Amino acid sequence: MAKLVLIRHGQSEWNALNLFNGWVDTKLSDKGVAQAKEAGAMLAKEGIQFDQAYTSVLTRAITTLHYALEEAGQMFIPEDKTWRLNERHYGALQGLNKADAAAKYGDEQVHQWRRSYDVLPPLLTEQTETVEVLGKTYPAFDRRYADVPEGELPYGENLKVTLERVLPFWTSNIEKDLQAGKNVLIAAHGNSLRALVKHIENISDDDILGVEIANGQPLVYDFDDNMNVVSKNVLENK
Ligand SMILES: O=C(O)[C@@H](CO)OP(=O)(O)O
Repeated sequence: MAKLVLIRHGQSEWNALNLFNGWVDTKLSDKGVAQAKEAGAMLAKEGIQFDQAYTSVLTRAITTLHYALEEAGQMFIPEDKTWRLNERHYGALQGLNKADAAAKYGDEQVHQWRRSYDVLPPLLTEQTETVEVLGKTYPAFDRRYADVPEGELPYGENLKVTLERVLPFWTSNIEKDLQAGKNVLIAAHGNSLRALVKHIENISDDDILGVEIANGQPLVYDFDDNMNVVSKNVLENK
């Protein structure tokens, strides 16, 4: 039996500002740091001993992993970072305010962009190394993506495409670790985790619309030796 814990990063600066974040590399807000530490404290209380950690190549997820592991006293475990666990790329919506977008395009359209399985957001026309939003410069397509195969860097993704690029990493690393009886911790993002949860729980394309993952709230799965989920537990701060 092995455990898989999924944590969405704590609140980011752009979550706090209600901006579409996607692959733009933003940091945790002060609240986000507190949420990441709380997540680690909850894991410590559960007494889970991790063997392996995975995260994306985005600062908000990496920082969340580190705060959580520090709080849980397990900073020593191996960790790997992959672009495959990145947030869904929000295309040309990145940096826009979600309420402004709803006022302009309508609530239903924005809901489809945010939560549907297969509706693509408006796509980027070019992939720049940095982006400027509200007078600040943020890293975007920089050298961290140098080893991504030609043609695989997205201009904008729906959940379906996100799942398609998360799955190879699930199969090559996460599933293998769990099958070997290792306890795995993943710190990632709202939509890359929705994609994983859809796969793990076999959720339909329609039902995934209603699935939300809160910042910093650990989801704990127990798997049997045949990789069936035997329990799922959302940890709460009591
Ligand atoms: O902005 C984003 O990248 C994501 C997660 O923060 O937003 P949403 O919840 O709208 O998919």
